[in-house]
Amino acid sequence: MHVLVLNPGSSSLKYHVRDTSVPEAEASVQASGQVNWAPQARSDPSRLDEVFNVINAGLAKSTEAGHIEAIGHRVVHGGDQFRRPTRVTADVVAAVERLGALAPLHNPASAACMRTAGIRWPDVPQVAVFDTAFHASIPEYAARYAIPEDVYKAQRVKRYGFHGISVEMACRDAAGFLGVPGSSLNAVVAHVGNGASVTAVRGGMSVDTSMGMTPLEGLVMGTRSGDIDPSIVLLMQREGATPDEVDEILNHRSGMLALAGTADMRDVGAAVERGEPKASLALDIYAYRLAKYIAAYSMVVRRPDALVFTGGVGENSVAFRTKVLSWLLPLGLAMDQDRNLSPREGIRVVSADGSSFPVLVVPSDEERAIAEATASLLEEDTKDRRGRRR
Ligand SMILES: Nc1ncnc2c1ncn2[C@@H]1O[C@H](COP(=O)(O)OP(=O)(O)O)[C@@H](O)[C@H]1O
Ligand SMILES: CC(=O)OP(=O)(O)O
Ligand SMILES: [Mg+2]
Repeated sequence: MHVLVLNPGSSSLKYHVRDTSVPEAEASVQASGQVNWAPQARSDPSRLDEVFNVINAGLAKSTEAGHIEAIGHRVVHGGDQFRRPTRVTADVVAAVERLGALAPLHNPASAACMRTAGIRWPDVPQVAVFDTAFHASIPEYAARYAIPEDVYKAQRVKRYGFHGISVEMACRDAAGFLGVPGSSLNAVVAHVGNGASVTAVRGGMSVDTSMGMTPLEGLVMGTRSGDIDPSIVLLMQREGATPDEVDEILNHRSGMLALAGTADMRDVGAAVERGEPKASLALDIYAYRLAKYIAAYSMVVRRPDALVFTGGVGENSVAFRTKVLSWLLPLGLAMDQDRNLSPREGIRVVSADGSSFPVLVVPSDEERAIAEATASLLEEDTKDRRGRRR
């Protein structure tokens, strides 16, 4: 099936056309591109229409790519309501929009994309695939915050977790690589890109993850603070900051941008090599936070089959992986520097043979996961309809 995948991020909209009948990830890409957008463009219909003109021009370059049979959307927040890929209807668009209160950088854009795509391609079925769905298996003792019941109930304030589309796919790829059945895989998966999170996977299912009610909790990220004492928010408010200003500070002006002066780990790495102490401290803080989570989650999953690095930083930054692993020596994890330095593409082992469990680098491919989930839901629907007619 030819699926147009729309992945609206905080700073860009990525689009792909994937042919799900082609099993090789790279060969399945028939068109791809990225449109950068300012915050106001994300849910403004006329601006979004311009973005879709750019996508259309990209699709027009090839006849295969121009022939779209389905549209798959990455939706960051599905709340408690959406635990599996879901056919897009007017009710689904409205629900995704309502959940925008919990994911203001992502959900309004997804809802707007669904509406615009429905106008552009009225006969093409659309499917929403949720980042939160893979984490629906997290037990209540890991998902709940110790806050009063009325606060919890007002907005279902609990840990949802994100990056599930990427983590689930990385688990499938890692299980295949290791020769372990997917349903028995135990792993700690670090998705480290601009946004970053780490997930404990036991028996192929998510049992804990570092992001919480929103994608702000947990690790230090490009521009997000990750875990902080909530009293810091109160302090900022007492100093006069409005909720929007606090949001701006913690989501957009914190993380590596605040610590190192840049959110791009390539620049941080270069500054560390030049011997800049600020960059070096920033990398230490970034790696140390992740190492603490990995150590804790290694206990949570009990016997990990692997530690998996994925996402732009996890896949590409040798200095980052080295720093993280240096904290994890007591777990018996050992890096092989030649393997770590190797620029080889695809899934690979970067740990030494004597490591207590292997450390893998697995390329993240959210678009492939979304295309496959979209095709399989629609194919199931078609089978069901045929079955009912018989
Ligand atoms: N060669 C590299 N070395 C270090 N970091 C890299 C490299 N290539 C990409 N990155 C980092 O990956 C980040 C983007 O990761 P990605 O997973 O694409 O993020 P997102 O999808 O969250 O925007 C960039 O901000 C950059 O810091
Ligand atoms: C959920 C999230 O943080 O996504 P991204 O890493 O794409 O910003
Ligand atoms: Mg991403």
